[in-house]
Amino acid sequence: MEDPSPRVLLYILRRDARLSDNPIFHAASANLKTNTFTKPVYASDTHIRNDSFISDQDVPSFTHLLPVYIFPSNQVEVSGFLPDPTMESPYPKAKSLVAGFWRTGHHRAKFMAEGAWDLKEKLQSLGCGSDLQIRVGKTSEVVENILQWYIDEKRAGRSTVDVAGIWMTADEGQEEKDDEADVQRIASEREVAFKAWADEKYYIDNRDLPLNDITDLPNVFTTYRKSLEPLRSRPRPSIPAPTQLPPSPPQIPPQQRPFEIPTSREGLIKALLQPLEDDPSHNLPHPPQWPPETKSSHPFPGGETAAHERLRYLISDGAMRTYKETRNGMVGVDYSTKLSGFLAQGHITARQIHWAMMDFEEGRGPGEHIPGYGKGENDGTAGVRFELLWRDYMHLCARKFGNKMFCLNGIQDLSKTRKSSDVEPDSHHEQRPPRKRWKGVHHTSGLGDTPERTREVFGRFRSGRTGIGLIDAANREVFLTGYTSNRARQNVASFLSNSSHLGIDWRVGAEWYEYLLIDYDMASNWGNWQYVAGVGNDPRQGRVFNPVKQALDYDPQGEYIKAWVPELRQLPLTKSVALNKQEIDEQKLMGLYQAWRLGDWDKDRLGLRGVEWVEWPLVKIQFSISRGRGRGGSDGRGRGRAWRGRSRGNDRGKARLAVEKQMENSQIVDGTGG
Ligand SMILES: Cc1cc2nc3c(=O)[nH]c(=O)nc-3n(C[C@H](O)[C@H](O)[C@H](O)COP(=O)(O)OP(=O)(O)OC[C@H]3O[C@@H](n4cnc5c(N)ncnc54)[C@H](O)[C@@H]3O)c2cc1C
Repeated sequence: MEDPSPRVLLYILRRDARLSDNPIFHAASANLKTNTFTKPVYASDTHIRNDSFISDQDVPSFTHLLPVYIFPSNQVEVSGFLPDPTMESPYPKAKSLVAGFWRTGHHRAKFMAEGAWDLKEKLQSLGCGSDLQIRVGKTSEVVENILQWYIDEKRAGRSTVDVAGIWMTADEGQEEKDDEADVQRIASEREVAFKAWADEKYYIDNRDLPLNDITDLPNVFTTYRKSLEPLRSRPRPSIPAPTQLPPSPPQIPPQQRPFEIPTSREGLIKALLQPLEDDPSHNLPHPPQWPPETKSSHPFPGGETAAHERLRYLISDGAMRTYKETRNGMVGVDYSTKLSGFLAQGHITARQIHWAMMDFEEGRGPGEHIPGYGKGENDGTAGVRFELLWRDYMHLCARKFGNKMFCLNGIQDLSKTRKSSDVEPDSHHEQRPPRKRWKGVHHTSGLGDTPERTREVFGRFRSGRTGIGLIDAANREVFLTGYTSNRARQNVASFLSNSSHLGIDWRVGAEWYEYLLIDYDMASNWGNWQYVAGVGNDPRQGRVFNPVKQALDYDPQGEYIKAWVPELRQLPLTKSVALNKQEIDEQKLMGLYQAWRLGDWDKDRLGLRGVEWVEWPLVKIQFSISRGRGRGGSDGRGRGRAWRGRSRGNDRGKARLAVEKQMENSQIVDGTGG
């Protein structure tokens, strides 16, 4: 009997670039094995779920699988894929709406490329003829081109291939949802089956949410969390990686012209980075430079393989167990998991992290030499679960509040109706607090600011030259590595947006982070920026981080600031108080936290006399430590010290940029995620 014509299932990949715990690959593999689909079976004593959980009516009959990973041209600049640099891209530049930054910078572009390539190699290594195709362009156009190419080839008698169906994983972002709707329309016009699968990379599966409707989501995280405790019992089993998949079709449509897809991982990275290299300094007169001997806290390549290596290491080296004590750290690789980038790109799922921790807790797998092995949940693993739920919650908020809250369309909607610097606050609460105003990079906010001056200040902020040590270290670190700790992010976001400090439109900060972060994730980034800027669903509106007090609590030896602000490295922070007895010199420490407080002798010695960020900081925070009043940091590290603080702007000695308010009256707090 003659072989039937090839029937292709097209799988469009976006933020689900992994083979394991991937329902779509799993279903494609199950189809290959049995040609039938079974209802879910959950074995209570195992985390391996061997089911497809879809009904056979959902599954078109197919003989081949064509997985296609797309770099979407609205989010990732794709002009580097043009064969000739003099050619024009048919797409607008992938730049942000408010400040015009590239939307995906080199740190994340590389990480994404590594992730896609890792999956490509994984598929090839199955040895069943499977492979990943990489494409660039507008998602719906890529899909349309593939469908049309098969139709044209068949009409011309060069192929017998039919496309039987299109599957993709749904996403929360408005742009992604628009793409899904477009792909669905294109599929239906050609009578091709379409299915958007639920995204399963979260801690708690959509099907298990304690909500009848997303509008029932509590506006306060703690309320949501309490409704789900104990968190450890919540995740569904993960799905094993398939060992066999249907092969790629005999003919594969090429990348639509004018673009060309490189044939190596290095070529792919080069094409993604090339357009970004036109202006690596971002018009900054003093872009951050890599400090000698400082190492990145996030040295990991992208991809499922690296994600699972990192997870195994965290368990077997004990870092997962000590997470609760170290999570507020800022220096080194292991104070926190560094799994966020992998999670954001779908290289790993939250429930895979949960099950790896569960194995440790129940005495299976790696980590047998680590205290707590086989002894149930510990503070560290509970802490990680807590944070993974924050991530879920940010996504659910994005779903609940949609355009109004996070997405770029939301910004567009808002900017149509009012000035970009004048954003509606707190759309969550029925009783609205007074409108907030921010200094804009294009318009004056009416607070006596000018956009030119705001841009200049924002430039110094981005360069790590504000004069506030913690903020400068964090901004240099994120610029150079694409990563900075949660503690640093909270301080930076508060410093930029809060009227007690720079008071600049928080959205330009969120866009700058979108550009830089390896782990950028729409809901987590925009949600956290809003939260810190006081326009999200934080029940304690108006919290302000005092970056000097925060440095005292979380960088008490100045290790972090010295790592990223090398100009201050030679500042001695200890003094002799008795024979062979040294103690921290608090005056010098204050000079490290704000270099304007250094004495002339130190400034001269460090070569900092006349340096802008030392002599003319953007903000001066009046802050002193006195002993014995017992008002320490939240983790007890500052115990025994009391602080008094007030910050004052210093616009080269003229207009004040910020801070009329006594910092003592502000809430200095831990912020999101704990
Ligand atoms: C202004 C600002 C912007 C941020 N932007 C992003 C972003 O674009 N992408 C992103 O993943 N996180 C973002 N975060 C949250 C948090 O800072 C990072 O998730 C965390 O620093 C990543 O490092 P880690 O993986 O070592 O985290 P860990 O401390 O090890 O936490 C484990 C995981 O929990 C999740 N998580 C932890 N804290 C949060 C949080 N506050 N919100 C949401 N998820 C959390 C992450 O997935 C993380 O990988 C932002 C926070 C702030 C204050």
